[in-house]
Amino acid sequence: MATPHISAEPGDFAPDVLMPGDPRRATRIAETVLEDARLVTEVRGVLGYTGTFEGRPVSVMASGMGVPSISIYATELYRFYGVQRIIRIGTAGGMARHLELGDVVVATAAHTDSSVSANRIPGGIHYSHVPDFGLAAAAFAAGQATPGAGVHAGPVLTSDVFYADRPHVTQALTDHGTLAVEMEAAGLYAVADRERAKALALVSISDFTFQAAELSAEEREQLFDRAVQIGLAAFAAA
Ligand SMILES: O=P(O)(O)O[C@H]1O[C@H](CO)[C@@H](O)[C@H]1O
Ligand SMILES: O=c1cc[nH]c(=O)[nH]1
Repeated sequence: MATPHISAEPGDFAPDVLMPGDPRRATRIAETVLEDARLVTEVRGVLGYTGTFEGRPVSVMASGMGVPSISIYATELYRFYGVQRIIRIGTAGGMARHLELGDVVVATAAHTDSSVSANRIPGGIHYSHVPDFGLAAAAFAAGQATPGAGVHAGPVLTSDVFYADRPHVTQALTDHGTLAVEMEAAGLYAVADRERAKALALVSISDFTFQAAELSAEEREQLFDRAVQIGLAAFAAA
């Protein structure tokens, strides 16, 4: 029973799904972290695999970029494939000045300029996009127990605009404690609420909104691997 965007059969996905943005990262996780991973969907090149990690079934599937894209894939996974928990593993631009490159942010809330939740919930409501508390707490604890860069818990901005030129918006959000900017967490959290399912976004700081900074390709992979390990530990503990 394929959906419009996923070609897998019922039972092909594990209840727990790691969701990077980039399909190549999904392949890398499947090949280097999971055991016995097999490709279960590749519609539009958005690759999904299912294997095991330390004996537990786990799937990994890309989300693409932006709230509409992750909303489609998350809805279809929760609604039609029995998926119960999705952890987004992504990158984000650091907004708070105490963050360092490679730090991991457990997104305990996601503010957004996306119209998707406003379209879902009429009446001028400013919807609160929040993760599953158990997953967030487990990820934060796992991050603190994992050697390496810092782990922070706090709000992110999920923006529809990558090339934004609005320093006053960034400043106001930073003044109100926002840690980082990315493009999917709020969409994932709203879909999880609607589908009575669980979700979390774990983002690694790859650059900053307030200064130039570069990571080598190798450093990007290493920081990304750390977030993957934290996500897998959260699945096991929560
Ligand atoms: O690294 P990923 O997970 O793709 O996340 C970030 O990178 C993309 C923008 O370059 C957006 O999808 C943003 O959320
Ligand atoms: O969405 C994103 C991701 C990384 N860095 C940014 O500035 N924005």
